[in-house]
Amino acid sequence: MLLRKISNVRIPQRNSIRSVIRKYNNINFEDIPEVSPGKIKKTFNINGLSFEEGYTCFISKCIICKNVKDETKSTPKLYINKNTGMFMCDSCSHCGQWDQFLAHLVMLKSKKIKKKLTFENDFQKFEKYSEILNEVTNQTIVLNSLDENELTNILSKFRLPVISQTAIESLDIRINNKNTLLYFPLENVESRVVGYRTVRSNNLTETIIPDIECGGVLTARLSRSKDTALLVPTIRDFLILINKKINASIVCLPDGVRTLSQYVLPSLERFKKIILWMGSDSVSWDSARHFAHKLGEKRCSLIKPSILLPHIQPEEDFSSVINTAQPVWHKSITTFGSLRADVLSDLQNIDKVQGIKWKRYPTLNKILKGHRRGELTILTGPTGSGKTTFISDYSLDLLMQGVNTLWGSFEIRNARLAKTMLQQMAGFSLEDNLDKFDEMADKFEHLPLYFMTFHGQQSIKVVMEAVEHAAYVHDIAHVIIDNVQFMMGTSEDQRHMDRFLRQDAIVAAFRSFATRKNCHVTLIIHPRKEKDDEMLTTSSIFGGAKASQEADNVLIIQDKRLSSMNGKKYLQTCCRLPKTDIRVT
Ligand SMILES: Nc1ncnc2c1ncn2[C@@H]1O[C@H](COP(=O)(O)OP(=O)(O)OP(=O)(O)O)[C@@H](O)[C@H]1O
Repeated sequence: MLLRKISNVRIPQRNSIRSVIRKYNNINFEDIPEVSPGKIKKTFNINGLSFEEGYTCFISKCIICKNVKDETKSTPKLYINKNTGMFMCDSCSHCGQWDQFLAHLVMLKSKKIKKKLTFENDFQKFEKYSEILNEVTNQTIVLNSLDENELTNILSKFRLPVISQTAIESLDIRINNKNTLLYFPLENVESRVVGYRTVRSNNLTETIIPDIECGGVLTARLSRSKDTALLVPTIRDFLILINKKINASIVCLPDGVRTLSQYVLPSLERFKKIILWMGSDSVSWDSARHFAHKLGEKRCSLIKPSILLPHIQPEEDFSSVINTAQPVWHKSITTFGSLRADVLSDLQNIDKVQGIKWKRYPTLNKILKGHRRGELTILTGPTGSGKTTFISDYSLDLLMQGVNTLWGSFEIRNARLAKTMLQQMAGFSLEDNLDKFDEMADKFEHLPLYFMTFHGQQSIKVVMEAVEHAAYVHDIAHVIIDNVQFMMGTSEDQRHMDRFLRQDAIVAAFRSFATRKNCHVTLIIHPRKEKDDEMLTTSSIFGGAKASQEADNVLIIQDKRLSSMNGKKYLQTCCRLPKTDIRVT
């Protein structure tokens, strides 16, 4: 089973890319105005290679295509993500990490390479999906080869809005021979098909082929030239809008509100203004704001959640709806105007703004109301009391509702944790039903679940780098660290520092991350040794009072079975909400 891992590759932070560019150009970045719509983009130079700063990427001429035989006609562009340093060229389909790219640049300059650069060997080609795409192309019929009636029947079978023939032509939609799956092409910056968004006839579910790293978007060629893009999450919304006279390029994201892969960002680099219309529930509203942050807030506007998506409320006058879009970025964000949509959304979605409800822990919903982005939860309990087992089930419950999750399991191996979660998802003994393993494993594999590959002691700095990277690249909404003790460090210089003060510093670091990235963080912390007959309290966890204020929710597994006859094991919440004891299932 494929475990999506966040390899602990060194993630060059944006400043390291900027510091390299500054070094080669001795310019002060502060002089470069952030790229704002319509402004000429600043260009600078490294080793003779000129870069311009885009909204989400640094853009340069591709040094790899230059070395690849079949040079394309247009000057192929290399896009370097400003946050992760990942680079990609849509022309020669190479991609890789910033360190590799920089190493080649330096070698280019030093002329050490006598023979042609060996990019093909060093950089992976993200065309590894070409066989999947060829398979789709071979097994499907192009819709615009059918006559009007056949076309109308097919679209009605998929309960999709009827669209004009010209729109069909510009979309190159395909259908499989069994007439059960529609394929909408996802194109990259070079307008090459790099994937498909599919709609299934029986349940209208939409998925992407080959997978969430697909770097393409669905746009109608007939509106491609516009400077403004209107991003929508589903095919149905897209088809309704492309039929309307809207002064924007309609773009359907490859993976809806779930995630916005960094490979997609270059395809949206050309738009000076981006309007996001993601939907009305709190998950969609959170995603809209998260995506706007990723796309560059200065060019993004949001349509407020009170306006229902076109496929829910089709008869809207869309042009006036689009004019109501609120810019995300405000010079003085304290003005109520920029907060108005949030407040209204909270009032309208009061049940959702309380967060995502657990399906397996109804009592927890009563007390915590739900699981909310941007909060910090601490879980503690005696050794062997079931902290990992409980949080594994607690996080699985949220995962199955689409909460992108990153696990940092420093104590037990990822495979053992995955086995526990798979078992909890199955709900029956997999050992005794091995014939059902593949079915459950395939279902589990589609969950938005990522694992850090750290084990044993790790410095908080290295862990934080990986967490920040994952939050950006995989739009993580929930990070779990099991457990904090593994970041307490063993080096001499830390040993003298009081253990609890070190721990408080780690809690403070994750507190700041949770707020900045609007991501929920759950930290498992081992408590101070207490006498068996004593209850654990918040002072069993935190060194100072300040740290105990950092947490929004504190959960304690109290296990009194050993210290008293009718002792029980239960979960106690002692946080901003009143103290309450609930039974651990
Ligand atoms: N609710 C439960 N019902 C039955 N067994 C459980 C339950 N919770 C945990 N266990 C078992 O108890 C053992 C310890 O569980 P777990 O590792 O989750 O505890 P822990 O508190 O995380 O331990 P540690 O403090 O060492 O990290 C495991 O073998 C697990 O399968």
